[in-house]
Amino acid sequence: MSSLSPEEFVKNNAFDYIVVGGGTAGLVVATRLSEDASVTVGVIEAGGYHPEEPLINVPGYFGRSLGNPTFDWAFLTVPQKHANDRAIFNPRGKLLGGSSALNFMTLGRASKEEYDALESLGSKGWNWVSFLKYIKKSQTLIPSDNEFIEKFNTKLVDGIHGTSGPIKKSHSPWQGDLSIPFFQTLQTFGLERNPDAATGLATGSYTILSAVDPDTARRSYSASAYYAPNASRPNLVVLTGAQATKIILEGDAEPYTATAIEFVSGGKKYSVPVKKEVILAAGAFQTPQLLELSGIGDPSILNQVGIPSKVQLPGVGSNLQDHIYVPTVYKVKPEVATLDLLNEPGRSEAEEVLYNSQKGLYGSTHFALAFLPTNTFTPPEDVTRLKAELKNSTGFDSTPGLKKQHRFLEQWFDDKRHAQLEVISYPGFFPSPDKTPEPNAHYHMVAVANTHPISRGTVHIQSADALVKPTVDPAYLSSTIDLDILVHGVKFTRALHGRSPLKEMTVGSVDPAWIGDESDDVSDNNGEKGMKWDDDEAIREYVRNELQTVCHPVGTAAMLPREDGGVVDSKLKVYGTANLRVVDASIFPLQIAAHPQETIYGIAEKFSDIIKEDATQPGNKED
Ligand SMILES: Cc1cc2nc3c(=O)[nH]c(=O)nc-3n(C[C@H](O)[C@H](O)[C@H](O)COP(=O)(O)OP(=O)(O)OC[C@H]3O[C@@H](n4cnc5c(N)ncnc54)[C@H](O)[C@@H]3O)c2cc1C
Repeated sequence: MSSLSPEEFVKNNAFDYIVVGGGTAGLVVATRLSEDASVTVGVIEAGGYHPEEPLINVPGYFGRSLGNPTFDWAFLTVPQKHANDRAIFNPRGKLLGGSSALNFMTLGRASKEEYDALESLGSKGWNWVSFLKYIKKSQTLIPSDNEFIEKFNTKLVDGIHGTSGPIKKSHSPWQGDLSIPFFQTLQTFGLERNPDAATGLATGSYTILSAVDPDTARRSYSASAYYAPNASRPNLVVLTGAQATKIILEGDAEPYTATAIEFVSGGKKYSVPVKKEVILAAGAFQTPQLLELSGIGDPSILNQVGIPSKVQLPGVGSNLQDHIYVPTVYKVKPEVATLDLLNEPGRSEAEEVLYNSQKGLYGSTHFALAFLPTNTFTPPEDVTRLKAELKNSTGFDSTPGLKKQHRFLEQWFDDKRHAQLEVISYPGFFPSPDKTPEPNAHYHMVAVANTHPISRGTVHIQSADALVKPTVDPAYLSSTIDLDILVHGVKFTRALHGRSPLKEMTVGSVDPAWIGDESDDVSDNNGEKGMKWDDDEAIREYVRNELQTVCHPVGTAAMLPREDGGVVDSKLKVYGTANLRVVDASIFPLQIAAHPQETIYGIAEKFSDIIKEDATQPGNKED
């Protein structure tokens, strides 16, 4: 059965498991648990189900659903003190599939050491080897043909990609003219090509793999890959358009038992009982919100809105880490093939037709990526200065867990195996509400993003009313180290366009509009209004004014020992409860230098096995 009315959902007797949030991780777990026909699984999802929606399915339409209330929660942060008080837009998927339906489809892995760090931080069994096993389980690689592999130097390593999992993984067939010169120019800065960044060494430049099924040229995501093929299972029951408001916890002391979920649908309140476990998968903003609404969190936060505290866990909603990017734009010669081609009369319509036979620009996502260690984009004296600042940075001594994270951040900061900057090459004028491309001009948008943010923020309830969004304060740039890394990144984009072969394709800089000295090869502003390449304060201001989120929030219900500020243990069970677990981006204690969805699929697959195994333990058998 696919979807049904709330009345039918609650009449279903009690489910064995209820998953709150049918998003990226939630649907993996619901699908895996319902493989056992003897257990019943209910899913409560606030958004709708849109299996045939082109805005979701067509890879080349990525970004078009953002801000649309049918698909997007559209969070806004509180004004960011260190970003000139700007409130930053933070999209989050509000539909079956969650953010995997809205995202830009990049699949990627972090370095081996970043996964092993989880085990060192206290979570036994969470390491590179287990991630490799479970990420593989989640995906099927559809290899490119030899011509593509040779042209883009992208021969993948056998044995490390999945061959029979639900999510389809492929290279985008259309790459434009900029990606190879981008890679070649990066090599002049000492950054090598990494033909396969999934081996545990994730630095270098590479042609991305996307969550796209090349046979259908459609997005492959949790709703299409996990749920849809199994939607007819009678023991998997999904309720859409229903927002969970509270988990009912019974007992007088820890461990409390989750016995039911309250939710709202169509303006009416409902309650549905659960027999075995409640699994929270509402994402990095709303999982902590639901925990707090249910009496789990920092008592001082709960008291402010009159919620009685049950389990004291100050880590709930803290430790928020996000990747941020700063866009830069360069004009390139009009003969360079970029997505600006779509502005030509009739081209977009022609591409729509091509797409119907799974071809052309709309069947592709369009990024080439590079992950840079500090030595490739920061002068040595600044690496030393920033590392010293990192050593003395405050806030990391506030909990033992943060102290332990700090050790890794320090260790990785000047390690050539670890990236501190991501450089994203987008062939074209990246859509933006307040900027317009010149007619017939072609562009190269290069975004620079930090990979290991030092800033830590929070997400907390501001009301006992579950329908009021939580307050999101990522405290972007509260660490000046994050700011300085991005300043070096912005400068790096200028240097990049001043070296061959990109130099020969570049006409000039647009954003920022550089003015420079006689060695400035990329300025088209000769002495006019613009930014001097060595005016660090002006570049800092540019970063504060332009930064956006890469949409990768993690860490707000961290898997760490309780005494270290953790919220869940290594079986993802919420401390102080008997049967409440969390599986989503919020459990990741330390941000990874990668786009997270591949890792989140791995977490959800591993967690499904943990739950299945726990269910076979004596005392947990079927009643
Ligand atoms: C615009 C955008 C672009 C991105 N690009 C990439 C990319 O290219 N590559 C990459 O790896 N990652 C990308 N990401 C990040 C990645 O998609 C997310 O990190 C990941 O999908 C999060 O998965 P999750 O399971 O934690 O949460 P989600 O997938 O967001 O799932 C949470 C679900 O819970 C539901 N929910 C929330 N509250 C409630 C409630 N109270 N009751 C019922 N349901 C509720 C939501 O509606 C949602 O369906 C991007 C994200 C965005 C938003």
